[in-house]
Amino acid sequence: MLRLDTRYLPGFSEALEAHREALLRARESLLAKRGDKAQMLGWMDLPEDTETLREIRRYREANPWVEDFVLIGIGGSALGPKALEAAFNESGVRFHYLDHVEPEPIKRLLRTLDPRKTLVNAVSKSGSTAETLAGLAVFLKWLKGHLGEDWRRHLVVTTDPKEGPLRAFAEREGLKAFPIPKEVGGRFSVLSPVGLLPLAFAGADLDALLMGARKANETALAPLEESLPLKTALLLHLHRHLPVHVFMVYSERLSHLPSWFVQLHDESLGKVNRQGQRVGTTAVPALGPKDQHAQVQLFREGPLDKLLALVIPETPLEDLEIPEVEGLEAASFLFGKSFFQLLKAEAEATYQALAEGGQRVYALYLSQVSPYAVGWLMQHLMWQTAFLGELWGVNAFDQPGVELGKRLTLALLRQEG
Ligand SMILES: O=P(O)(O)OC[C@H]1O[C@H](O)[C@H](O)[C@@H](O)[C@@H]1O
Repeated sequence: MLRLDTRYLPGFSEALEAHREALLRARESLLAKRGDKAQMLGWMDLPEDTETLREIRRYREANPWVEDFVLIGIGGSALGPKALEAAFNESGVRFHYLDHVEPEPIKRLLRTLDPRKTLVNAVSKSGSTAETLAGLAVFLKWLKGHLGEDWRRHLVVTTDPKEGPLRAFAEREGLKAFPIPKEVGGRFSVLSPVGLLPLAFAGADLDALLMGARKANETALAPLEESLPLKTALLLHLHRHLPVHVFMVYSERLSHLPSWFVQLHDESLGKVNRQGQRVGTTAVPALGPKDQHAQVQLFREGPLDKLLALVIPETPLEDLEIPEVEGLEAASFLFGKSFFQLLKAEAEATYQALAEGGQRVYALYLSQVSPYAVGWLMQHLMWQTAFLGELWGVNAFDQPGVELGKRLTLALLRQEG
C-alpha cells in the first residue's frame, strides 16, 4: 500500500481542482503515444509480462550452483536491481556490482571470487556502454582462464532483443541472453529482465513485486482524485521554481532506492524543453535517519529552495526491542521501546520539523518495506516522471545531454593510443 500525505501543504486539494484540466490533458497526451514503440512507453506493460518471468524462473532453477552473482552494468542497467536486491535478497547469493571503472576494486573482487560458483550478468540496453564492455572483457578473460570451454555457462547477457554489440556477441558465442524490450529505456527497465533476472537469483518475491507495479498502473489511470502519480506529479509541478527535490527514504533496506530515483528524475526531466528553455529540478538522495545527522541541518535552516518527499514505512516486517541496560539511565526513554518505534518517531519528528522550518514537504507512506509496496512505489515514480515530462514539455525518455561526454571520452582514449 502506498499513501500520499500532504498535511503540511494546505491548499493542495484546491490546487488539484485548479489543475484538473492540465493534468488530465497531460495523461491523455502521454497515453495517446502508447501504441508507438518509438515513444519508449513499454515500461507500462512490463508488470503484465508473465511469459518473461516464467523464462527467468526456468533459468534460475537450471542454475542452482550460483553463489556469487556479478552484475556488470551502469546507470539504468544497475541502479534498479541494486536497489531491490539490497532490500529483498532472501537467497544468500552474494551480489557484486561492476558499475564503475576503478581498477583496484575490480582486482580485489576477482581475487575473492570462485569462478566455478560465479555467474556474470552483463547488462546494457545499447550494448555499447564503455564501462560495461570494459568490465565484460576482464571477466570474460577471467572465466575463460579458469573454466576453459565451460565459461559460457557462467555468462548471461541482458540487452536489446536484436541490436547492439552485446547482442551480436551473445549470438556469435551462443550465450543465454534475455531481451530488454526495444520500447523500454534503461532507467525505466527495472521490471524487465534487467531487474527480474538478478532478483530471481536473490530469491525475491517477484509475483508480489509485479503485483505492486500493476497497482501503480491502476492508480495512474484512475480518476484524478485517486490518481496518486498525477497528484505527486502536480506537487512537483507546483514547486518547479524550487531547484532542489530531496528524496528521503526511512529504510536502511531501501538505501539504494534514492540513487535509482535520482537517475530517473534528473535524466528524464533535466532538459531543454520545446520552447528552448532549460527545465528540471535537481533530485538529492537522502536516507533517514542517517541524514538527520548529516543533511537535515541544511534542510531545516538552509535556503528554502527545496521540495522534500519523505518515504516512510508504516509497519515493520519484524521488530526488535531495545533492552534495558543498568547504569545507562540516560537512555531509559528507549528501554522497552522497539527499533521500529524509534524509526517512526524520528521520521515523524523530522517531517514536522522540516515543515515548521518553512520547507515544502510531503510524505509517501509505505505500508511495509515489502516487494509489493516497493514495486508499487517504483512504478508510481515512473508514472510521476512520465507525467512531469508532459507537464514540462520535455521528452522524458531520451538523454541527448550525455552523448557529448561519451564522444569526448572516446576521443581522449584514441589520442592516448
Ligand atoms: O544500458 P546501457 O545502454 O548500457 O546504458 C547505461 C546508461 O548509460 C547512458 O549513458 C545513459 O545516460 C543512461 O540512461 C543509461 O542507463
